[in-house]
Amino acid sequence: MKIAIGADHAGYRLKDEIVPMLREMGHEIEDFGCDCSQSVDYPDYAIPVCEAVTEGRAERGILICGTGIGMSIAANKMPGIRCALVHDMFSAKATREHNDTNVLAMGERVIGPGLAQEIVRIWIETPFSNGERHAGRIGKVKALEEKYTIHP
Ligand SMILES: O=C(CO)[C@H](O)[C@H](O)[C@H](O)COP(=O)(O)O
Repeated sequence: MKIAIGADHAGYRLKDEIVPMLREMGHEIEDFGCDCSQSVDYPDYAIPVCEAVTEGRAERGILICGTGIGMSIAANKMPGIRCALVHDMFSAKATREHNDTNVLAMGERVIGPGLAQEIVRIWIETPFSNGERHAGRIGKVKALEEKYTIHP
């Protein structure tokens, strides 16, 4: 699977734990940075990762900041993105099965690398359940997005 990943200064250490694991799993990773503790702004990293997903250059995106909150807010502003902020394994599975999320957000200041790696593994490997009720609800979210998107 092609996966785009990005982090701010509060998330790059966790990103650097996740990228090798994903490569070992056989995934193709595009790493959009950042790569050091110099202060940066999370939207600047959420945008290229989400564009890679919406433009079809990546199937999934992973975003990490201090809490995961800023990244998830920014990602969910982008049409076509369904981003889940996840810090537990149950939600990692449920959000793939029920929400068909295409972007995962996590907070390096919230969880450790062991749990984060398990969350990523589950989130990557769990398919959408394709149930009629879930598809209908996602359809309503898409309609909402369409209604409030300004087309130039
Ligand atoms: O957006 C966030 C908070 O919801 C992210 O966790 C950022 O990484 C965080 O705000 C960065 O904080 P800092 O004090 O600038 O390091």
